Amino acid sequence: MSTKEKTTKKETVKKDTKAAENHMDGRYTFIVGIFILFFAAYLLLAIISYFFTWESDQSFIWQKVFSSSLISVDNWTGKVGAFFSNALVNKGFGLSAIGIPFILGLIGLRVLKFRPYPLRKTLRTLVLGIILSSIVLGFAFGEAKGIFGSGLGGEHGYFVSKWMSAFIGKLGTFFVLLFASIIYAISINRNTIFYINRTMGMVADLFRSKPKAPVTESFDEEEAAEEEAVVRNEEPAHKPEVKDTPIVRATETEQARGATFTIVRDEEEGHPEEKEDVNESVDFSYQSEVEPPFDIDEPSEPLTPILLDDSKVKFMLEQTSEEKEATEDLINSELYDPTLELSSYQRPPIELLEDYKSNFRVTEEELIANKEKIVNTLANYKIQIDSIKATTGPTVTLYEIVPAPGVKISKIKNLEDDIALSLAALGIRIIAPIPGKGTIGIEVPNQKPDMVSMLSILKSAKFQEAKFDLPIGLGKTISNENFVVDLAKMPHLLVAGATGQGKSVGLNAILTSLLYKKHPSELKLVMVDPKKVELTLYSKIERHFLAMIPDTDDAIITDTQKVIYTLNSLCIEMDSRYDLLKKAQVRNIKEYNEKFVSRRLNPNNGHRFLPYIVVVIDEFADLIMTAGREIETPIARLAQLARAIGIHLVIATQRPTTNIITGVIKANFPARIAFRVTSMIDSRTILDQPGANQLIGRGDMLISTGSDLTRVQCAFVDTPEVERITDFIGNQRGYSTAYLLPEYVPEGQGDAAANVDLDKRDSLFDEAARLIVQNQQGSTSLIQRKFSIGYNRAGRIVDQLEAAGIIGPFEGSKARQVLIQDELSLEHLLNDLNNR
Ligand SMILES: Nc1ncnc2c1ncn2[C@@H]1O[C@H](COP(=O)(O)OP(=O)(O)OP(=O)(O)O)[C@@H](O)[C@H]1O
Repeated sequence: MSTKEKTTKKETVKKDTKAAENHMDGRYTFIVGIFILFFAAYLLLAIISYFFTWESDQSFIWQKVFSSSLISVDNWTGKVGAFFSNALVNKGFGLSAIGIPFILGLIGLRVLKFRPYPLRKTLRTLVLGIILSSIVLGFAFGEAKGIFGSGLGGEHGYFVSKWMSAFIGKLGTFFVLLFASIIYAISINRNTIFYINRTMGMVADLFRSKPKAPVTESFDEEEAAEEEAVVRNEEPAHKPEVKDTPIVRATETEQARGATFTIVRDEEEGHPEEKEDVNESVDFSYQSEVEPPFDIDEPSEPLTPILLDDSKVKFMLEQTSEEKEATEDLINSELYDPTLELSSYQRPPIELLEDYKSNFRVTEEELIANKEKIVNTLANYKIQIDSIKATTGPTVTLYEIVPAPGVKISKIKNLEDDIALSLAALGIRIIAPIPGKGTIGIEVPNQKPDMVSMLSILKSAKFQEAKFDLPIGLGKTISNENFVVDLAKMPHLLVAGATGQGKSVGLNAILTSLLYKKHPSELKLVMVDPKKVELTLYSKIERHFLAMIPDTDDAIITDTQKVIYTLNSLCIEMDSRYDLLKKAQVRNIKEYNEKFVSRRLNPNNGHRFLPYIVVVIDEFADLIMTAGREIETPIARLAQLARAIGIHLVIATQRPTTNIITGVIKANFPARIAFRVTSMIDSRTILDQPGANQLIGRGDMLISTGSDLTRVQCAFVDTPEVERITDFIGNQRGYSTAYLLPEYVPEGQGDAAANVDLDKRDSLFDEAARLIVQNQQGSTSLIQRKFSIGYNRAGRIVDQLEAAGIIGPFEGSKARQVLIQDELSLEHLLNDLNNR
């Protein structure tokens, strides 16, 4: 056999042995892991059993137990289990010893390469918990020959608490232990502070003067009076004119006014006499979230017809049920769920928001008057209607008309101006027909609009329980439903409206929703504010939530040139995210992050957790006017492609004209919000239909999501509220810088390496070169991460590496090519450089 063949054979044998060793290594760790897990389970059973059998197993002399087969133990896990549990519970930590098997279990899982929890943090928490709770139990219930042999805290708890009491007295020990317990609880869950504050508040309340007893009696009286009224009204002698009505009720107020309309309960709806009524008169109903002006026995009943005697028009009440509010626990658990990257981060508490309580209510007089006007106007044009139903929203009431058979819809639609004139109100909108319903809608503004507070939206169960990726609470619909949508699904948003109609408040509502729901590690905001005033408040959260391009002073971008750079940088980020998705073989950011979180993607291969990026541009018109295509092109690219990789755009403009909202932009923004605009043409530009010109302003808006058009009253969030939220976030520990987007080098300016002086190399140059060659990856972020240095320094090193011929030139979204293939050649090159 030739020497060459011999060597190859030897190498093959070596390789095989190594492979076998590796294989054995894997088997070995598996066996060890399983053993630890089984032992943990055994120990857990032994300890649990000890809690029940300790008394009978107490009296043994342990040496004899093992040597004599005559002695038997009661513990379910036999002598060994009894021995261990006695050592851990009685001689050790008492009740708290139950934590020890869990520690072992965690270690076992780690050996098996499962990582259900962060090992070090959980171990620290468990060990400290065991020690502390054992002392607390020892202090409270420890006694020699007590339960478990030496009390609930075991010998450890008993003796340590005794020693402490001898040192600082019982009272001192009590306070020290209380203090330690509070610190421990806070370190586990920051909500503890909130609960402590709340408890103290409740205790303080107890000492405050008690409020006057609630006026239940008067309420009862009122109810009794109403009950009486019912009885009275049922007697034909009192109300001969409504004899035909099955059950008639009236509230005190109605009686006082001498109002004659009444409520008929649902059961009576099928009554034959009532059916006759329907034929003769127009059926009218109204839907309200506000307290109804008349008494209703079962508010959950959807429809309660009311008879108006004078006009013989039947009136029905549709009660919209109050939207469910999330329980306090839910709110808090949702709001305070810090993630590991910035584990101390606390989400802003809901209390920072103002509770705008308004007393404006739509009166029934207003509703009936409007109904009369609508019916009369239509009657003037010989349009017969079957019924009208009213639904009161915060600012607008929707009157839904069911036209009589044979009435042309277009006929009603054409009367828009006439109805508006007869109602003497601005902002009337006719929806003919209402999609999905066989009715025609007439939206009439309320005389006194109600304000929708951001607080009411954010604390609603709908928002708190929303499982959306980027939930935004925008306001309330006409039927008082909270309008919460997922920005990630929209996937971009165009906001337009004339000046002063509520755009900035709308943007603040979007941003506030996101800040309330997201952790800084999950969301980054790019803020563009050419007006320089609207978004400045958010600069306080720069190191938590903002993203910017390297070498910028201010994370809120006001300069057009910087906007162009940032948008292009976002395109680079988009391309690199697509590369990462491709490498990870996933289709979108959600799957990618799930895979990354479950540690199935290696950070050394460039993988990283991808936060959502929301780009907010407050005045888009200014940018398009000054930079035109330079702005439009990257925006269109991002809008077309960025959805899957978690970049979403929210663009606002007060000039909704076709030269600003171009066809390209429009085509890529299916979701649009229109606040009030001045002309129908503007409305068509934004929504492709009229309507926005008929809004009443102050947050009244139309939201179009492709096919649907919804009228929503925007939630109001005032500047001081935003300030409180940004202060709250800004005052917490943040990242060292804002999230850095990739560097964008405009064409023709990418020759930074040409100006590099290789005699003034960075002290980390050699190390960085070795890192790049070893990994065969020319990335600035790799250098940044490995050496924990800032982006600027890493960027300078990369320029030097390029000048030295170790890596290739900048190639946009791709990583630079590594020109040196092996470490030996690199060492030669470094030697040459050092000996120059
Ligand atoms: N949702 C709302 N509820 C109640 N009032 C509102 C609402 N939105 C806006 N307003 C009122 O309208 C005023 C103007 O709103 P905002 O500043 O948002 O308008 P804008 O469209 O951003 O104006 P500009 O384009 O000039 O900045 C607010 O100060 C507030 O009084």
